[in-house]
Amino acid sequence: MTSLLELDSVKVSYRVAGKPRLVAVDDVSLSLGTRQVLGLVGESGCGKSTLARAICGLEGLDSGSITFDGTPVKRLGMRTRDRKLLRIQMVFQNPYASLNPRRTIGKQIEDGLRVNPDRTAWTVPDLLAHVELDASARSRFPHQFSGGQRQRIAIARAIASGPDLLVGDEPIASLDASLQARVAGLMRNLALETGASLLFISHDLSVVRVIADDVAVMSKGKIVERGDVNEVWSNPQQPYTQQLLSAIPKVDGLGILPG
Ligand SMILES: Nc1ncnc2c1ncn2[C@@H]1O[C@H](COP(=O)(O)OP(=O)(O)OP(=O)(O)O)[C@@H](O)[C@H]1O
Repeated sequence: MTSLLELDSVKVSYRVAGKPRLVAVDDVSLSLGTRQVLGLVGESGCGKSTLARAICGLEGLDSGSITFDGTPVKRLGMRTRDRKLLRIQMVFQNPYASLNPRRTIGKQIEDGLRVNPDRTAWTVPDLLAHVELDASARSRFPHQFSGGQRQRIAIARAIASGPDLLVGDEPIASLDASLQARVAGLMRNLALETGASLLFISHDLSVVRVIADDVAVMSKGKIVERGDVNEVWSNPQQPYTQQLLSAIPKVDGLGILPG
């Protein structure tokens, strides 16, 4: 499989006043193929968001390298407009972080379509239909939608620009349990349908199991296990993964039983 994203010994740390630097991502090596869905799981604070931000050029690296489609990912400065990075789109936990509250949904999706290298690819109504919204949504503003609808709009906005990699940083964490699997599945389907790969970050292995091909388990800044999601689910090798699995309720919001 051709590798779209390659992380080699990536380290990211933060300055904390009066203390040694906090190492959030510690020597992470990871690869993601084209049209592959990789789930990244781990408990709160283990470094998932930092890693996602580094992949998108929003955090500088202390050491190591990140290569996207053969080109090193550089940190985005305030004025940098690296068109290559438009090929990586991020969907955040809070959809307001990816949507402009003052622009209509239609205008925001058009902004994305304008930079899509394949201009014939989509129309606004097409994209809205793909995220199960009526075409009339285009003339409305983000605050006029529910949380789940807003997150679907954020996904449509991200897909509009034709990314090769979609990164979801806990994109379903703020949604009702009943909506989580649906929105996660929609993200997988749209990414694959448009030829993109998906890095789906969640603290919930039971959701990741439903939509990912592979899973990487992160603990204290390091990837402790990586493999086919069903294999990791049924036969976890590392004590930390076993612990994550045993913490999943017998019947969770998705009605899934481990094992
Ligand atoms: N800007 C920052 N300055 C200092 N420390 C930070 C900063 N951002 C994150 N951290 C710290 O880095 C570590 C990793 O945080 P990160 O947000 O990457 O974890 P996470 O796994 O995404 O957590 P969550 O699931 O709660 O979002 C944490 O200890 C966090 O407190």
